[in-house]
Amino acid sequence: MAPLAISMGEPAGIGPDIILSLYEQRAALGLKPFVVFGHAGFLKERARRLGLDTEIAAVSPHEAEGAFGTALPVMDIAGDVPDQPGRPNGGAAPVVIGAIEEAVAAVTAGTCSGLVTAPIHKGALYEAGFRHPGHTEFLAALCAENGVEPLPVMMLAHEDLRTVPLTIHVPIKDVPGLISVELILETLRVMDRDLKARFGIVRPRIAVAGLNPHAGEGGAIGREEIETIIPALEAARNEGLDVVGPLPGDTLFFPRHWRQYDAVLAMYHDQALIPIKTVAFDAGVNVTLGLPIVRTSPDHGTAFDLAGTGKASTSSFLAAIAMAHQMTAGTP
Ligand SMILES: NC(=O)c1ccc[n+]([C@@H]2O[C@H](COP(=O)([O-])OP(=O)(O)OC[C@H]3O[C@@H](n4cnc5c(N)ncnc54)[C@H](O)[C@@H]3O)[C@@H](O)[C@H]2O)c1
Ligand SMILES: N[C@H](C(=O)O)[C@H](O)COP(=O)(O)O
Repeated sequence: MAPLAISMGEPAGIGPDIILSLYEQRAALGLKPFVVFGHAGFLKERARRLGLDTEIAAVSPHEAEGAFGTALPVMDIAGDVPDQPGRPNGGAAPVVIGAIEEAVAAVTAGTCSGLVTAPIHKGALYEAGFRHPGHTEFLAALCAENGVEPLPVMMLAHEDLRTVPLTIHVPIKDVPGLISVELILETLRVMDRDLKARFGIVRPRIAVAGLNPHAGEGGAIGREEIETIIPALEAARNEGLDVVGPLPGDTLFFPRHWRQYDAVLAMYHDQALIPIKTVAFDAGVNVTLGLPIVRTSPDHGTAFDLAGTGKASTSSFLAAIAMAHQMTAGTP
């Protein structure tokens, strides 16, 4: 099977530390070969800072498996990447972005099986002219066919708890205006399709949260439920989807409640991500549904306070690798 591609992420953050640490533990963890898309010289510097004697091999994805036993395979992206933990430098942005682009191209071409992304620092990339809110939307743009982008759907997952934010990296004041019947319906279709195809759930049962307190209390505390969410759910049921809601967001996430569902569609970023990061910050995985490729990521960010110290937990990243393998099982 082709190796997983791992994009290096923000060099000032903990992504490179975790990749190096996992590589050094590859035998104990039983890790299958992967290839890092990033800057080979920088990774050597960071390894040295962490007290690791990691060999780095600049290779193509085809050569990764052969190299993996003795050296960390790196698909080298040319550029200027200083080793400055905790201090992002916009000059590294072309390498950070190029690593993601090249990794997606390798997965699309079949030389890599799937993509695991290390965290990026969105602020540093925006300053360098990056125009996408995050990986999720950038990956959709990279996967466009004939100019048409798929709808990318962010899902955070830990064991049986899976949550999807309908709206993602947008100001909270814009959320009500972005909620539409079409967006809810298309997001539910993507969830239903990928929970079946990528997670083996025969008939996904999806709960949908309301936007307002108490899901609007019959219209007394907001009308988005009545005017938009309920019509979208009716349309989804007419297509045969098993959807329930809108349910009040505050009581949806106690275990006896969410365990009745295979996934929850929430209306905005924090409504979906707080439950996962509260119960499973160390093991949650961010997975993008709706793409023709498999992409997972740890649920945490760049953690500048820990970069270069060797103290970052590797467990969420490891869970992201495991999920990417599960999702790509059976592909050549
Ligand atoms: N997939 C991604 O690219 C991704 C995901 C989330 C956040 N981010 C970005 O990361 C940056 C920082 O975001 P933030 O501060 O909100 O979240 P963060 O996850 O980086 O940090 C939040 C807290 O959790 C701790 N933490 C994070 N990862 C840890 C680990 N592996 N082990 C131990 N402790 C850990 C940090 O030290 C910090 O105290 C932002 O620019 C954000 O956009 C990127
Ligand atoms: N919203 C995600 C989180 O907080 O975990 C994160 O920012 C990642 O987003 P992308 O995968 O789109 O970069």
